[in-house]
Amino acid sequence: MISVTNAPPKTPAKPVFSLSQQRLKQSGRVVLSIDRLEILPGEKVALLGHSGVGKSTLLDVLYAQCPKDVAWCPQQLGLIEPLSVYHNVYAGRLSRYPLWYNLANLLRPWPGRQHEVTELLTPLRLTEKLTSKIHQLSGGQRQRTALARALYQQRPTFLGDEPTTGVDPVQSLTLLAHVLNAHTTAVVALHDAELALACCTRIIGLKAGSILFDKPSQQVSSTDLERLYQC
Ligand SMILES: Nc1ncnc2c1ncn2[C@@H]1O[C@H](COP(=O)(O)OP(=O)(O)OP(=O)(O)O)[C@@H](O)[C@H]1O
Repeated sequence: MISVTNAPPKTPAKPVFSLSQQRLKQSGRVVLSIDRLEILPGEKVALLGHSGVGKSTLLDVLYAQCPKDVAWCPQQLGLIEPLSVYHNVYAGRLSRYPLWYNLANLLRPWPGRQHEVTELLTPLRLTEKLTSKIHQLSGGQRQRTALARALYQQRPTFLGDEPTTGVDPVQSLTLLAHVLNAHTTAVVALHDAELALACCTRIIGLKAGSILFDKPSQQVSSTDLERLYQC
């Protein structure tokens, strides 16, 4: 005889981000209208769509919902040009330490922190650039420095605006997978649909001011992508 125990009712996970009936604006103009959008813990979401459709605008709104939980990698990387890669990555944790500790680190890196940053830079293939200044880096190296700074924050959620721009296609795949694996939940704006399908669990296609489709990656068809990018 099979014994059946009543499983406790599953409580649905609380969304990490939630939007309802929102009109996202830039300079007073509605860029995106979103009836409902929820991002659940564990989801790795890609935002796809033409340039100017509103991907960055949406990421900004999501970031504003819980900035303290988010490792944020914006399109303008926000790196400090005269400082080294080490100091830029360390900047990801400035708020964790007192001012005196941060100032002392600026003059002479704390060995423990330097060790942590060096380890973090290894999979990003940036170790040899630890002491290089930002203005001495290539575009792809700058991008990877910004990703290292986000990773160093050790936050549960990652938001990235074209986080692998400037990185070659093979490295982009490894790099994005690495960043997504390091966070429980992630939303990334991408221009490379193939990369999105390879790395993300859910794809949101934005077109003409609204969501054209929102599906698990496995269900996204070539027709969906053609409709998305058709002018
Ligand atoms: N600061 C701003 N002031 C006024 N309009 C803006 C501003 N930032 C963006 N916009 C406009 O809002 C719309 C959406 O821009 P957004 O940057 O969100 O698009 P995107 O999909 O991220 O583009 P891309 O793929 O080129 O980065 C665009 O029409 C853009 O011109």
